[in-house]
Amino acid sequence: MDVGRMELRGRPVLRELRFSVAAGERVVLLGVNGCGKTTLLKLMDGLAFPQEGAVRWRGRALDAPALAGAAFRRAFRGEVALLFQNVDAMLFNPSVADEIAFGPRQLGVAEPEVEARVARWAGAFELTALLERPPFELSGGEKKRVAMAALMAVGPKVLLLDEPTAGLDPASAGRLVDFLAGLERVTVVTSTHHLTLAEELGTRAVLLGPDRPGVLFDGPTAALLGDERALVESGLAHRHVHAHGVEVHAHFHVHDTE
Ligand SMILES: Nc1ncnc2c1ncn2[C@@H]1O[C@H](COP(=O)(O)OP(=O)(O)OP(=O)(O)O)[C@@H](O)[C@H]1O
Repeated sequence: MDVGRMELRGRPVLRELRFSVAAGERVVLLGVNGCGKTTLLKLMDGLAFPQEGAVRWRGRALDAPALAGAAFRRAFRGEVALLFQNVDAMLFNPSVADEIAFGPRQLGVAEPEVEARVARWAGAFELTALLERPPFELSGGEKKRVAMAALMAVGPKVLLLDEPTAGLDPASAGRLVDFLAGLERVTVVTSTHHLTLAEELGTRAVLLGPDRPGVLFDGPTAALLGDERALVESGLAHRHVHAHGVEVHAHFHVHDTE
């Protein structure tokens, strides 16, 4: 993507942002609240478009005219799936089973195969006992698992995950991280502001700054975690200064709370 300028309601959100993701990469997208992670994932999912610049998918412009074409839209939506930060925005079917079946049905998958996918992904995300329940009455963590199962049922090659572990208990977050780590031949771009999960979520880290344009860091996640300057500049870590009597010392501190 090559985004010169992205505004929402006249407010600049992203500027001078250039990077690309290769097939099979695991990228963790990091930055403080409001730095533009969600907006970036929406750009990559063709749900928003920059005022200046372009987003490309397989070398083709991902813009409104391209997505208006049925063949392109079908190919793109069949390959690229976005997990919304607020999963309530994704769940609208009367039952969990219908929710998981929705994507494959939209893509014209035959009914016996739809049913097989529902069973497979309900099993993978421990939803089998919940298949007849309406999604809106589930817990936050259960809803997130339903949304993940619904995405996986489409058989995406690219997963865009917006804070997938937010609101999950530690065991559920761990199971999701393990699930993602076990996926083969899937490109995964995951946003988080949890540095403790960054290395598990992506071997490559892309760090957005709080208000300066461009990418503050793009490289191996392990290298970012050792780059105190970039972490402090991004706002994901800061220096505490303490006075103990006459002695003053500063130490590096990573923010990692929900
Ligand atoms: N629909 C909108 N209209 C106007 N401004 C918006 C809109 N959506 C987002 N913004 C603004 O764009 C900026 C980036 O928002 P975005 O949701 O992409 O950040 P984020 O990095 O995902 O934050 P968080 O970690 O809090 O989820 C914020 O300042 C936000 O207020």
